[in-house]
Amino acid sequence: MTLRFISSCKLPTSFATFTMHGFEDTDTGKEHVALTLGQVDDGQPVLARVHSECLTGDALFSMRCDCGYQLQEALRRIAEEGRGVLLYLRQEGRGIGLLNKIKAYQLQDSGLDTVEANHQLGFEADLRRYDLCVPMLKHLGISSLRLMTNNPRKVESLRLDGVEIADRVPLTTGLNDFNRGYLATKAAKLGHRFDLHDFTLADKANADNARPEHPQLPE
Ligand SMILES: Nc1nc2c(ncn2[C@@H]2O[C@H](COP(=O)(O)OP(=O)(O)OP(=O)(O)O)[C@@H](O)[C@H]2O)c(=O)[nH]1
Ligand SMILES: [Zn+2]
Repeated sequence: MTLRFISSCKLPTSFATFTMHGFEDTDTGKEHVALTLGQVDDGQPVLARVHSECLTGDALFSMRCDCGYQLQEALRRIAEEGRGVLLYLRQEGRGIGLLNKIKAYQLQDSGLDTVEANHQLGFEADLRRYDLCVPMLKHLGISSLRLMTNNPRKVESLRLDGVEIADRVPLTTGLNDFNRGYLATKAAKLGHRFDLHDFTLADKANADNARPEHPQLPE
């Protein structure tokens, strides 16, 4: 994997005006971005989110998962602290890609859980890798993270890649009627560390409005 820094710009958002840094993985052609806020290269641990692309949750308001809620909450916390980093990695669908994720969702519509659906399609449960964070962080001058995640395997994987994780900060937000089963499967089968009771709820009005259109989704 060879990661090449391309350019930086300002990115005003409703949370804060971040600096966006663009990178290209020259092996795969994938384009990855980092958002930074404040001074992150001072050697002190940086509040961080390593977020894997979820087009449906991050951009299309899907309630099937917690990704969009986590993305917003992470940016909100970074803005509140005035300092932090988001690494946005283009490994959609835990690495199987968007179209395969749609196939996996179809299998989940007919009763399989998120792990079984991946297996049925011939994929492992999680194909993601985090080694590309190393050159991104190095470029940004970040040496240690306070990582917002519920996924201990993400922490271990980054540590094995040589990233210092000073702390793991839970990020339990966005529980709703459509992602309850998915979140339970993540805890049971993918090792995510949380209790559903820890979660803040997604917008209840939206959940109620959306419900009649998707009666088959898990309770
Ligand atoms: N294959 C597959 N991918 C999914 C599904 N639902 C969400 N994803 C992808 O899962 C990735 C997010 O992973 P999660 O397991 O939700 O979270 P995580 O990053 O491991 O852990 P956190 O840091 O706690 O959020 C994104 O790439 C999503 O596109 C699904 O049902 N099937
Ligand atoms: Zn998602």
